[in-house]
Amino acid sequence: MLLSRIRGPEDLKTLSEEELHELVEELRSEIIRVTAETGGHLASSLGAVELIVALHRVFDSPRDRILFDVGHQAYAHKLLTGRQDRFHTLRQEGGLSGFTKVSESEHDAITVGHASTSLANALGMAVARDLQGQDHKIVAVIGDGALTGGMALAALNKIGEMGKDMLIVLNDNEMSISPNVGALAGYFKTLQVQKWVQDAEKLGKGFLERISPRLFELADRAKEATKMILHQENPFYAWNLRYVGPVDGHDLKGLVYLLEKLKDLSGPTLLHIVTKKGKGYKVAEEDPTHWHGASPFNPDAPQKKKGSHTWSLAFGDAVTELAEREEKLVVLTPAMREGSGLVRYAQTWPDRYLDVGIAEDVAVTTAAGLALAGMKPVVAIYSTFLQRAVDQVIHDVAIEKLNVVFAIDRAGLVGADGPTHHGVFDLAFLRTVPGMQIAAPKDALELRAMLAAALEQNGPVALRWPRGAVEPAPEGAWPECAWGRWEVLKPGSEVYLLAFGKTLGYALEAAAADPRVGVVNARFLKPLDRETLAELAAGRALVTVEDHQLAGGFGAAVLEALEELGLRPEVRRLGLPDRFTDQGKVESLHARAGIDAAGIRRALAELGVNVNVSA
Ligand SMILES: CC(=O)c1sc(CCOP(=O)(O)OP(=O)(O)O)c(C)[n+]1Cc1cnc(C)nc1N
Ligand SMILES: [Mg+2]
Repeated sequence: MLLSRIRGPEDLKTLSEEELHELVEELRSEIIRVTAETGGHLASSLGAVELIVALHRVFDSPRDRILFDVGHQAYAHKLLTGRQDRFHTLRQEGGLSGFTKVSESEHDAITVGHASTSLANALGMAVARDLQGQDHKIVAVIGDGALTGGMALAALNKIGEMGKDMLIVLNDNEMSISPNVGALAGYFKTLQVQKWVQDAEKLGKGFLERISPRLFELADRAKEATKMILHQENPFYAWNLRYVGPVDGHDLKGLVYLLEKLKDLSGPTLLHIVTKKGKGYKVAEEDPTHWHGASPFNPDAPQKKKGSHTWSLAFGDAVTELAEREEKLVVLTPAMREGSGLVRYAQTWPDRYLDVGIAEDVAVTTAAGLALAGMKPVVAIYSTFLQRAVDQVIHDVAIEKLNVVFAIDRAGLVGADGPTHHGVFDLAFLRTVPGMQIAAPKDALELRAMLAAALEQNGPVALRWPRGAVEPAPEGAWPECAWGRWEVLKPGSEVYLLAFGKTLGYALEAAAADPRVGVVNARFLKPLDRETLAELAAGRALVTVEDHQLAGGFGAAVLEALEELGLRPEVRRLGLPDRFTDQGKVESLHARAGIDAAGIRRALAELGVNVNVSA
């Protein structure tokens, strides 16, 4: 195996062209083999193999810095930079991250998972390089989806103005997770039409190159000038970038040739490559959306597994039905149609569905605009990605008390995607916002009740639910919701477990049938049900349980309310400690954090209540 001889990028420099092609095939096989076991971002990584081989052939990582936006397409990069022997631990607890991570390798220039950060990072590194009188190269690889993020476009604007030496590789596969959206995506397609121009150019280049490099240089400049005229509308020129492309992102020889030519040019250059997401694996090429984030599969007979019913689908079913009777309802997503369970809704109500691209800030403020104009917007968004739009929630929605509903998915620990994707900060930043109401349904039925009621509230509402399976609610079921009220599921004589969201299951399991331990579905964090809290606190201890950072979370809200009520029961707060939680199986991460049934029983024991497990 040629790949086993590659201990680092320097080993690529001596390979023949034929060996490089052989290496590409071996990398693809290894990515498929391991992702079949661990799951992961298969299609994206398959599409970037030739690019990554060419980059490590031409540039000198780690001296030269190669940044990968999102970092989910970088499996070949990991395999070429000394991590083959650990690659099988991808996304496992204690294993390699599914994204690039600075602490994992000197070859990983940035720690990522959220999109659109590579260009600003590259700008910072270029400014630092020049201030320190260094001369290494900086390359940022960004996908067409990530380029729909405002951060990326704003960084391009500054990069163009400063004119720093760097190479930006736009990996254009016309896909985000679902097909990419936006005017730029449409424009890129027109650029690709001029394939014949590319082929003619290639012929011309080869001819001139052989006659005189100087002549080639002059011709290249002349061509650039011509393109400036022909492509006046090319936004990259407006951003003062040298634009090269679009070229075939799977033509390894062409990529190496081009990168050699571009690496020493001064100023910022954008190389636009066109790739096939899922390249080299038929099922992934045919359905890159499904194979974007693949669950473990049989590599010899890859099947699209019918997944269990999830919270995302429960929300999708509910909002699709609700739109029938709520004509003003509009659902927005920042590029997460499948992840947020919106495929059925998008197909049923296309005129009241907006995928704004990877632009959470735009999603929230567009929702504000919709609300100001009399519509009922629902922003379907992962907890972790809502972090991108905190100011928009405050400034554009909450100050005017707009009734925008935030349907927050992936709330809590999410598992293999790790710290960049855990949704464990939203309660802390949402509950400080005046007028924001926050609730967590215990099941799909309660989700429906809360969703319908949320659209009738005066002001913004955040509903949050975890990643994972949930029993479906019957079609057409729209139960009432006792808005703002907790639900005592089991009385207790000595202590009450106040569980918020996902942890309710653990609380019921921990309490078992022990009459001393009560269980409350504390489904509303804001407004907190102070009346019920005061009743429960009388003469009993309290244990709060949440799948969120302890700092600023549900338990903190309960402590604050007790203080304001002048009550001082004994309280234990269970939640995530003040550190980032690594990747791993969610159940295992919950156990490590002590928010599972065993952890709750340990807290009860500290309070002198040793639950009889057989009870
Ligand atoms: C991994 C993850 O969470 C991905 S990968 C991805 C598509 C990226 O498309 P791009 O064209 O940049 O790359 P491609 O897959 O090679 O086509 C999205 C939307 N997400 C979710 C997402 C949403 N929002 C933000 C801010 N960051 C991320 N990572
Ligand atoms: Mg893409």
